[in-house]
Amino acid sequence: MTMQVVARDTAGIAPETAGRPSRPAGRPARTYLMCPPEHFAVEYAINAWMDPSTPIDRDRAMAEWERLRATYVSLGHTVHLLEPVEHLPDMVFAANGATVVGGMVMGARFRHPERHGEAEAHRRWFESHGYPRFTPAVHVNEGEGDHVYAYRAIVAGHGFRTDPRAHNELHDAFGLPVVSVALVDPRFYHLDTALCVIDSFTAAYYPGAFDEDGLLKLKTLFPELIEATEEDALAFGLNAVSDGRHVVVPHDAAHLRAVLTQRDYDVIPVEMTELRKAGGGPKCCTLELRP
Ligand SMILES: CN(C)C(=N)NCCC[C@H](N)C(=O)O
Repeated sequence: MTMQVVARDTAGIAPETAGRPSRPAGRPARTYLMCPPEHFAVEYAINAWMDPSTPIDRDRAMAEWERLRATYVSLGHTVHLLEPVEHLPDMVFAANGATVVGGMVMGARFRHPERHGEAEAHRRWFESHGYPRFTPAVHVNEGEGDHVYAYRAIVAGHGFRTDPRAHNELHDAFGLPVVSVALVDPRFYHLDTALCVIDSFTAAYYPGAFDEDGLLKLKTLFPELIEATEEDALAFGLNAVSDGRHVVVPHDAAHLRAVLTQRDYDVIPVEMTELRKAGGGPKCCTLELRP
């Protein structure tokens, strides 16, 4: 079988800056899928943040998650809920369960056995909610954890979780250019801990998470790149959620919040103290269902 050649560089998707408005047109109303942290726990360690001996406060996790959900609703977004499954303590990180673009879904396949069951729960949800175009994954991919939608393309991370061979599947599923970038720092094991698309020509990123090749690709793809500090990145500041106008950002990412505010975005700080103990932030809890 011939391997499909995927757009692994940014040729042909260079930024279109000529004649752009001062702020790209917003597409504020979004639809998200979230899963309440009913069974949330840190029972195993599959990333550098997790330590099963650290106590977690599940009530606080639920309250923080609920505030995040209510924030989206107050901004006019729609939030659908995925039923949590017992013994899947990381299921609250709904963004890892699929990738959805143009009403089409690419399923996830998790690297670690502890999370394998989540892929099937997501598949069932899409099957029963009117998404007939579902592509099951062949190689490991952890959904939007490693697939960052960037309007003209999808930036796809590899190095810790997603198998780079899955990037071909991603291209086949959506017909969009896929820009592969390697992640090099285990603290930022998913792409959405190190790169956040703010609007159609702006992204924020933490340079230390990427190799030279990846940095070059990001600089080519985004007309405006905001550099986050290591402190921002460690506070999961890049695990933010933007609708192009409002940006929901972890409170502790003070520098990033200030830069975004200066650039006139409506910055909404959120606390995610408990979910951070499992290595997650607001974006991880939020799977975008792009129509
Ligand atoms: C922003 N991040 C990292 C995510 N997209 N997902 C969080 C997954 C956390 C889970 N304990 C794990 O290690 O898989």
